[in-house]
Amino acid sequence: MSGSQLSDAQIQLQRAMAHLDLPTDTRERLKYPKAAIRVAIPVRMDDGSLQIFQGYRVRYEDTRGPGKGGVRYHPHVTADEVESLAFWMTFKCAVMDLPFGGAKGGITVNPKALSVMELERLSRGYIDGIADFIGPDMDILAPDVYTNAMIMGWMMDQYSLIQRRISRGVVTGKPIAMGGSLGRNSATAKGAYTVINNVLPRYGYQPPNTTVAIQGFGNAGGILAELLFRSGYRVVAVSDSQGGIYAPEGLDIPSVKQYKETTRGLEAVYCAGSVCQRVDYQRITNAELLQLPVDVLVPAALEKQITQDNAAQVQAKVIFEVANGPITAAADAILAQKGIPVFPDILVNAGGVTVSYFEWVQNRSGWYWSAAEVDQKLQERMLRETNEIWHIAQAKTIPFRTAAYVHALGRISDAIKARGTRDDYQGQH
Ligand SMILES: NC(=O)C1=CN([C@@H]2O[C@H](COP(=O)(O)OP(=O)(O)OC[C@H]3O[C@@H](n4cnc5c(N)ncnc54)[C@H](O)[C@@H]3O)[C@@H](O)[C@H]2O)C=CC1
Ligand SMILES: O=C(O)CCC(=O)C(=O)O
Repeated sequence: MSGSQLSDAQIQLQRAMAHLDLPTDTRERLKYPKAAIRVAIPVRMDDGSLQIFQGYRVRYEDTRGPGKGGVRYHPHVTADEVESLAFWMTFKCAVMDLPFGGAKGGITVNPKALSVMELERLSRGYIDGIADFIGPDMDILAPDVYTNAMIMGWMMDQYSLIQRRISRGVVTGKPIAMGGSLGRNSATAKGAYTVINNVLPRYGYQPPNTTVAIQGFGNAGGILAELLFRSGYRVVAVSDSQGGIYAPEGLDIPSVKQYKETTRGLEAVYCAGSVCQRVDYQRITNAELLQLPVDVLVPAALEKQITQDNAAQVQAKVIFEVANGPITAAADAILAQKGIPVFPDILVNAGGVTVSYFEWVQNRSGWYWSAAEVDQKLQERMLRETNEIWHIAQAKTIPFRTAAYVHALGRISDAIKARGTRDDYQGQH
């Protein structure tokens, strides 16, 4: 892929714009991120040395409401990556009809190399750097790759210290004891599960006969693997950053998870109580996982996994994007030629930000919901927007990704138009 990740992402938008008669104002506003901040974060390391880390926060578009999006800690985080993630958040929030614009943040760091105390100083330092740029009515943070509830708790606490008042609504995905919502931890996976389980029967797939490969075994991919396994799907392959495991007869996902949680290693095991035994399997690379002969492929790790270099080798029958941006624009075209439907990130992984919205609402009202209430509201919204996108795709004979952007663009454009566009001023000076 040549060019930036953001310009590649914008090709997805242009494909949708071709199906809409949009005002020039809307097209122009969506070309560039609205605001971006880059901060150098000084962190006193445990050995007494000082290290400076680069942190970013980008707000792409906020006509529909405050910016919303996660914070990523990863050694490969760049300004371009954060911009494209903020771009996708803009359309994801609109797909789900949440009163938010899109934002994202990140720090270029390998968090696995830091002690817990260093991680806390880094997280608090990040908030010190971006405090004027965020807020419950301006830009609201959340977890993403290699960040979690503990880190969100530090961030909320640091922001509250700076403001000299408790400000729960500035961060979602917090620990429950600090105002987090029940159900946020599993929300991304549950939302994806709802879409997958709703869509697959439309293609004639039923759980016991359906094989699934999942790339990424973290908050999103790991919990989704378990939900699919418990519903009877045959999850035959999973992977983490070190590579994957493949067992054509199916993996016992709760055992694989238990083993990974205790040893950090990904192995095909069957556990009875605390005793785990290896079962037959093949060790595969992440690249091999993407080319397995499975019914369903779920990229749930990072961007740019399926590109023009490997898209032709994909054998899956249906793809659900749980990661943000795992398929490049060129690969999308190849998959479409092969007749492989792709259900896009801005729908499939939107359960996380949807429950983040529920958390923000609960923080602002001070009225906390039961887990069952959160799950039910999440499921209703996921099904409603999945059906809308399905119908747009059928009516216009366009791919599901394009349909999702068409759906989101309608809502964003309405908000932009409501503020007055050039057409309103025609003939007036
Ligand atoms: N956590 C959330 O609420 C949401 C996450 N997402 C997206 O889902 C994806 C995964 O995020 P989380 O599960 O939250 O992160 P996580 O930090 O919980 O897990 C990441 C997983 O990806 C694996 N991984 C890292 N590098 C890899 C590589 N090069 N190849 C294969 N696997 C690799 C890690 O080993 C780990 O299993 C990301 O694209 C994220 O933006 C999207 C919406 C919400
Ligand atoms: O929960 C949120 O606010 C956003 C999660 C996120 O970063 C994402 O959906 O990619």
